[in-house]
Amino acid sequence: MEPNIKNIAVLTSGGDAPGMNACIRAVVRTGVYYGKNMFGVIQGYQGLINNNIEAMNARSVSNIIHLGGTILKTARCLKFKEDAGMELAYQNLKAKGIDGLVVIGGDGTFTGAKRFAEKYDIKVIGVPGTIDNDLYGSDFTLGYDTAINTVIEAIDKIRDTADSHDRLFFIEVMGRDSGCIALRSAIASGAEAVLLPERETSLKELITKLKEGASTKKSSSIVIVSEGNKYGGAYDIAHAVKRKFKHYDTKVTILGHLQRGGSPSGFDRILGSRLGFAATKALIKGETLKMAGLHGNEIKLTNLADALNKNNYKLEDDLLEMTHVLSI
Ligand SMILES: Nc1ncnc2c1ncn2[C@@H]1O[C@H](COP(=O)(O)OP(=O)(O)O)[C@@H](O)[C@H]1O
Ligand SMILES: O=P(O)(O)OC[C@H]1O[C@](O)(COP(=O)(O)O)[C@@H](O)[C@@H]1O
Ligand SMILES: [Mg+2]
Repeated sequence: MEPNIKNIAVLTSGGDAPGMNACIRAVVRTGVYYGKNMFGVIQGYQGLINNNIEAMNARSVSNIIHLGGTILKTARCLKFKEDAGMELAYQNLKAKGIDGLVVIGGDGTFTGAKRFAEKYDIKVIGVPGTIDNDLYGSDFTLGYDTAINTVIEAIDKIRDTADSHDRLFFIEVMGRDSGCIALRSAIASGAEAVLLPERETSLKELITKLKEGASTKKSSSIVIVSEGNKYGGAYDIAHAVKRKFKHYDTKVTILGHLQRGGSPSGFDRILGSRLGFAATKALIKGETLKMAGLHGNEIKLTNLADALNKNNYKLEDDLLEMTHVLSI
């Protein structure tokens, strides 16, 4: 290991995601193991600007691997988008001699990290932590697996009541511009249809699908609506369908922020630990402007620029086809 990086800070930014704590623990302990001074930034980029930066040691991260949320807190910080905010953040890091930063967050966090590391003499490595799974360079982002499991558990419960009453449910799930949670939870919960931001499914198509279901004696139906789809939220879709089919007993559930909470799955605890370990080792080696991600069962580095390129990322073709085939 090269001795050039001495002081490393870690922060969580954007929407919290289950597994962030496992990752913070891995970053801090890996840094300590290799003789580095470790710091935690409270409230993401806001904490950099406010100089809310605390020294951490191996005991600072005891008993957190199983906890959802983030012990470092997180924030959506508009000031960091401005040059003056970034400058303040840099001055605060410089004053503490911090020369390496691990940022755990999503696409917005990495957009900021890329600008920051290109402008200032700070090495930055990203860890993909977002339930949205909207980054290229990691098959799974941290928190995505737990969120899918949370959504599936909720939909299973709704299916019990939907079936008992012969009702049509529209269930809205998260994903700012990404249909990842919607697609996987649709497959795993046996939903009749799914509306995704990445794919044009016209309302006409949806109605035809529901009609077909009714004609083959489906008594209840579940439609998953990804929040970013172009026809609007679950209430809008339910309203449009109801206008065509007055006899349908339609109900709407917005799952909302419960999708972001909860104890991380085993998968996310292991992923968080692996990514935090790899990101810190990469930083110590002198890497910068990269993201640690999961490729198959290996952890690899991807340039932040590539991770952020939406054209690189795509939903799995077999899952998309299965939404039609397995829901007949
Ligand atoms: N263009 C940008 N320049 C600088 N910082 C940015 C930029 N875009 C986002 N950020 C920072 O990253 C934070 C997190 O981004 P956000 O999109 O809210 O969440 P996520 O990282 O989970 O996608 C923002 O609150 C802001 O501080
Ligand atoms: O919690 P907020 O600020 O209302 O944001 C909601 C958004 O955050 C998410 O839960 C997670 O997105 P990020 O990880 O990009 O922050 C999105 O699915 C959702 O659109
Ligand atoms: Mg995001």
